[in-house]
Amino acid sequence: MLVLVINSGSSSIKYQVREVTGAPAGSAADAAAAQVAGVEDAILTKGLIENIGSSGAVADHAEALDLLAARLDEELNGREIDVVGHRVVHGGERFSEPVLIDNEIVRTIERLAPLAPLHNPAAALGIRAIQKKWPHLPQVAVFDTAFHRTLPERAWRYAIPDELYRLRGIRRYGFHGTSHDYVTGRAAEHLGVPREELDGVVAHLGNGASVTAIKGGASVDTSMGYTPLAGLVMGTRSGDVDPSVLTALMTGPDAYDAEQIDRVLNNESGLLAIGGSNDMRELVQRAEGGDEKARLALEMAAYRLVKYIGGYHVAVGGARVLIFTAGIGENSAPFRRLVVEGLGALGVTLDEEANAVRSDEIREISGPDSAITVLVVPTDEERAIAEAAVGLAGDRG
Ligand SMILES: Nc1ncnc2c1ncn2[C@@H]1O[C@H](COP(=O)(O)OP(=O)(O)O)[C@@H](O)[C@H]1O
Ligand SMILES: CC(=O)OP(=O)(O)O
Ligand SMILES: [Mg+2]
Repeated sequence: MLVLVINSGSSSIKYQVREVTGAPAGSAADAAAAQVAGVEDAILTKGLIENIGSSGAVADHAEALDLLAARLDEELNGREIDVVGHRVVHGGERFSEPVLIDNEIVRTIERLAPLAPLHNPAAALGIRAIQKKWPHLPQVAVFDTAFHRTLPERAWRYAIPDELYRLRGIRRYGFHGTSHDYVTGRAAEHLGVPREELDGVVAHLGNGASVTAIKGGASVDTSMGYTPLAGLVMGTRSGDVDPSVLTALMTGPDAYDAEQIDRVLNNESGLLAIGGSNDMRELVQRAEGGDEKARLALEMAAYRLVKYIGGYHVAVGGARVLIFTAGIGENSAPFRRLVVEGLGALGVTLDEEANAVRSDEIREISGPDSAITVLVVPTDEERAIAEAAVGLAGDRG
């Protein structure tokens, strides 16, 4: 089957067309397991459409879809798409599995937009644009939040009045679940242990970054919360701050409004605010050249992550594996070294040579004496989405 995988951002659409043969089951976890069961999956084409929106070169998501259709006509030599799989960031409490999209599902995704203002509206626009253009094509939504539906209540609750949860849905949801799920499956395979017996910690370090505690192969805690702003120091997001900082900003002279606060914390903070760049390569280069701001930004990001890893090590009753993934986790040996150096108290050691190797393969970077195995596992959210889409579209008959 040919699957079009779409990851809609507010001003861009990342896409891939993948050919999936074999019969993966529906969930992303099953998709990871399906690799062992001989599901073939190849990328036929991929690309990016940028500058979508009122001020950009492409007017809106409908026009972006026209552009995409024209490219696919050229790139697929007349072969037709069978199913579309979408990455949807926020699925609220409702979705613990990928779903086949109908009108009611799109409305639910739209209703959740205030909880993921950078992500959900774009996904809904993409889905609607495809419904209009190719009304017969089945579409599947795969949610970033779904994998974290196994969080115990002590982890997903905030210690605030109950009605804020009941009436307004204010709780921890967690994100990047498709990636945390996928690399957990790959790590279990690599280590030769049943997934249900794997306890560990996954650090997904991309533009957005989150860390997840894995117990018995399932998510039991995660650093992002109500929205993808919480937790680690990210490219442009602050991660955890004392909420009183917001009330301080909202009051007194030069008070900020909600939109300004949102912009400061989501777009103008993190590595960018401290180090003057959100590009890990540039920061490392500048820190090595003696730039104090860049050095501090790296130290802060690594320190925050190390504290989470220590906490989650305890939360899972002793992690046997630590997994690095996504843009920074897969590619930045200097940042991984900084993190592992901070984990000395846990008896984690690094194999410097293995850490320096550049590769697209899963690999072990811990020293032979390390108390916890450290792996670099390339993530592939698109693959997990494609296989979930085929699973569901196949079920539909
Ligand atoms: N070769 C590399 N070395 C170090 N960092 C890298 C490298 N390639 C990408 N990155 C970093 O990865 C991050 C982007 O990660 P990615 O997973 O692609 O993010 P997203 O999917 O959220 O856009 C950026 O901070 C970028 O600097
Ligand atoms: C949920 C989230 O933060 O996604 P991204 O890292 O793609 O921004
Ligand atoms: Mg990403």
